[in-house]
Amino acid sequence: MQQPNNEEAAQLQLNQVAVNVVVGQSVRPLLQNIDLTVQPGEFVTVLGANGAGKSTLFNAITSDVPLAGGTITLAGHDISAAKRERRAHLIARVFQDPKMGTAPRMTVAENLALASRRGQRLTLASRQLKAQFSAFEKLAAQTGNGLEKALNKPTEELSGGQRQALSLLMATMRRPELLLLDEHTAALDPHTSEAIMTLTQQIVAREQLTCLMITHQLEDALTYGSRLIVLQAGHIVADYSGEAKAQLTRADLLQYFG
Ligand SMILES: Nc1ncnc2c1ncn2[C@@H]1O[C@H](COP(=O)(O)OP(=O)(O)OP(=O)(O)O)[C@@H](O)[C@H]1O
Repeated sequence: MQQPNNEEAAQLQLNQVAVNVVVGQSVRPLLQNIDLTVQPGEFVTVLGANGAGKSTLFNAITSDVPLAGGTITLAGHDISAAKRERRAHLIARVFQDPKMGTAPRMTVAENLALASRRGQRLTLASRQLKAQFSAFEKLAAQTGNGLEKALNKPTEELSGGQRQALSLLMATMRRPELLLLDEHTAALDPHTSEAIMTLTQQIVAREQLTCLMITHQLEDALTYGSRLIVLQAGHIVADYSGEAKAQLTRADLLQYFG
């Protein structure tokens, strides 16, 4: 029987990806020889000390920094040389800062309406907004933090937790080929952070999303996701999945933060 081709089935494939930065007269490598194959529906937590290259890895995938070498394929498309807008169509990213994901002066409903039309002509006809309102109420109710009662509020009036929940809903309401979570709970208190992680887990599982999540919370890295990778000085130095990830402990992970 023919074996399935791992690379063909992959949702995300990084092949020998390199990113450099020019500092004065010298070229400094930020990412080196990154090979990473992520299958559809895999939820990968990304760990590493400050400056290890985690955000640069995300920036390389989203085309926010140019590649010095290598290729990136997403859902069968070679996106190595794709324009940023093209990648934005395929990839959703939630940042650490709750202010980054939403338009502050626009209401929650208006933000959701725009996200529902990502990649299409952006219009905000009040007729359309009304038609979507009850769907937005239902969507927002799943956050468990009262967002559904704030649909007519500008997002700048929301709490950090509500705003981050909204960012997550907006990032996923049109199913992305890849969801990037960039320390998306780091600015929240422990209770709110846990609630956002529970919501994240529910959405990723329900929509069977392929997801990479940067975190500094070892507990979250152990609890969530089906796979865990560790970056050190621009290299992937560890990759655990299945039983190996299930067996990991805090102490195992701490060794990477010497
Ligand atoms: N535009 C740039 N110019 C110079 N150095 C940069 C640039 N962008 C990133 N770096 C450096 O590259 C290294 C990796 O940065 P990166 O932000 O990817 O790390 P990180 O693992 O996400 O760190 P943190 O956990 O602190 O967010 C760091 O040493 C950083 O200072």
